[in-house]
Amino acid sequence: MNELLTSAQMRAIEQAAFDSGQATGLELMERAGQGVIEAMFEALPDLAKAKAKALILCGPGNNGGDGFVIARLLHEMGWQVSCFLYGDPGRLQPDAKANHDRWGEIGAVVPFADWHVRERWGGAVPVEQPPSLIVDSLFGTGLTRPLARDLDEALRNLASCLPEGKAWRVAVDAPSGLCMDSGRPLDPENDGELPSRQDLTVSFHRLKRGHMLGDGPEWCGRVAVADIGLNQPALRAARPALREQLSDMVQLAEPDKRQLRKGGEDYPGAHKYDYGHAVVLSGGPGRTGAARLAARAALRVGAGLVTLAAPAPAMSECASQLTAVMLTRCNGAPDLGTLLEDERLNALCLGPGLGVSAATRDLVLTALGSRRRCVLDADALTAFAERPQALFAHLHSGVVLTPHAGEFARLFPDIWARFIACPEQGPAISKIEAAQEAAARAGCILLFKGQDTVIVEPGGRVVVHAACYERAAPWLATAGAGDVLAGMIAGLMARGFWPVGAAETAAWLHAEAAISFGPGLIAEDLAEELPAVLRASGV
Ligand SMILES: NC(=O)C1=CN([C@@H]2O[C@H](COP(=O)(O)OP(=O)(O)OC[C@H]3O[C@@H](n4cnc5c(N)ncnc54)[C@H](OP(=O)(O)O)[C@@H]3O)[C@@H](O)[C@H]2O)[C@@H](O)CC1
Ligand SMILES: [K+]
Repeated sequence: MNELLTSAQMRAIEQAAFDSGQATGLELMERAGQGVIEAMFEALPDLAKAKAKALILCGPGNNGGDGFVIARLLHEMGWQVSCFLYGDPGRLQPDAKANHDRWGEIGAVVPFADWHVRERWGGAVPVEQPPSLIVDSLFGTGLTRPLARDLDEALRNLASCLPEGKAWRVAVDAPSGLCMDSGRPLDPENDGELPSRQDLTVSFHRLKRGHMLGDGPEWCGRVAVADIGLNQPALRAARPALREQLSDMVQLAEPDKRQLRKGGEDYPGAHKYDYGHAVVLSGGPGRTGAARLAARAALRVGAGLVTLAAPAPAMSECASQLTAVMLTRCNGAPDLGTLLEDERLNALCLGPGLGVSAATRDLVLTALGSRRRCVLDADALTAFAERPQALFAHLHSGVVLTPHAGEFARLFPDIWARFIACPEQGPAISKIEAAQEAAARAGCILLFKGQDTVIVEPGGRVVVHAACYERAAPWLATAGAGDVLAGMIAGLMARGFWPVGAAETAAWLHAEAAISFGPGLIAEDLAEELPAVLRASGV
């Protein structure tokens, strides 16, 4: 259940279910409607107390069909229900049409031309009793373009007549206007500001990428997944074509708890060198803090030994602040080369506080030449902004780049420009495609940071760590948090994690530490919170 689907993958699964006789469209639509009802009363318990009037906004596709099912089921529960249709009832697909007609036996369907939103709910004394629930079943996975101007205007009018807090808002599969593959609003006219935020969005079968990426979480409010009875493993096993379509399935990040453990069957009687020796390169005097944060995190995450390699003028500053982390002198690339003659030094971290300079470039190229597993972060990336190709030519599969948005833009300006251009049609390019293209160009693992962190192995695994919903970690937006993440990745690689696994586990632990610590968090706290997080995770 940790998968994030594209709209096309969801359609392929549904089609396979129809073709194999696992379910009919009508059955799925009924379960979808039922699933929304169950999910919303569970997630929004106050809704049951507000039992009164619901407004169901139905669209021209099957998302609208789900809306008609929800209308009927709410009516059966005693709700007063109004159904509005954006679209021509004569052009509805058979399943949506069947549910439209079933609802028609119960109540009216108000066509879009007769919505007159302001007249109904906007006056000082509304003509109609305002609803306590608004269900958005206009568009779901079939959205391909921005909402038409007249519909967009009607929805904005509705949002101003019934602002947040006046009525519960529940979206079926997606807030209409949001691209489900990217989490980006298809809304160039309004700079990506959709007409309204939802209190809850109910997805079917699995989450879609757009629920977790980009602005998706902001517009979805909360998410729930309704089981509509699709047996994906059985469908996948029986249908090679589906297997092919699902082969690039994106997963939500999970920590590798087995490998995080020390001792036990996997490492009986282990020595500290069995857990590797990470080296973190430090900047000069007054600029050592970032590297010290990274080094401490590498040690806390379980590297057997961690050495901070600092230039001579910064040695006393570092020595006065380090205990378990060791210290060695490194005045530049030749010193690093000498240091790396010791084969036991098996993972490196370069970038935090290193400075944007030719000396940094030389250190990076020496590190890459040693073929050690290596994290390149911050200044180690920015130092190559003028000539990214000079970096890419030396990268290898043991390297993890950890750019934030600004660093990504400097290294991959063309990909960045395409990524941020306001999308006018769907599916819009997502952070996943942007990261995949960048990783393929760079030839190494890329961890593209953000609230929606995307980790990509060229031609391989794609993992998303989304710090949203119940895993929101707003206190992670603090100076030095990125340095800690880089150190954690280096520490895990020293322990023997594959680079992509190290990035995935570190991204999860990093957010978990922030969630566990809570308000007031600063970067120093992250490493100190790791023992509690590891213990709570059963490590
Ligand atoms: N398949 C199943 O069995 C199940 C599906 N389920 C449900 O179905 C949903 C997917 O249904 P869907 O494929 O019909 O797409 P949907 O999102 O309703 O809308 C597409 C329609 O809108 C149109 N259109 C697109 N953009 C537009 C715009 N901006 N402005 C105006 N029109 C626009 C587009 O037609 P077009 O004009 O592009 O030809 C098309 O007619 C899914 O999210 C889930 O809720 C569940 O019941 C489980 C079982
Ligand atoms: K919707």
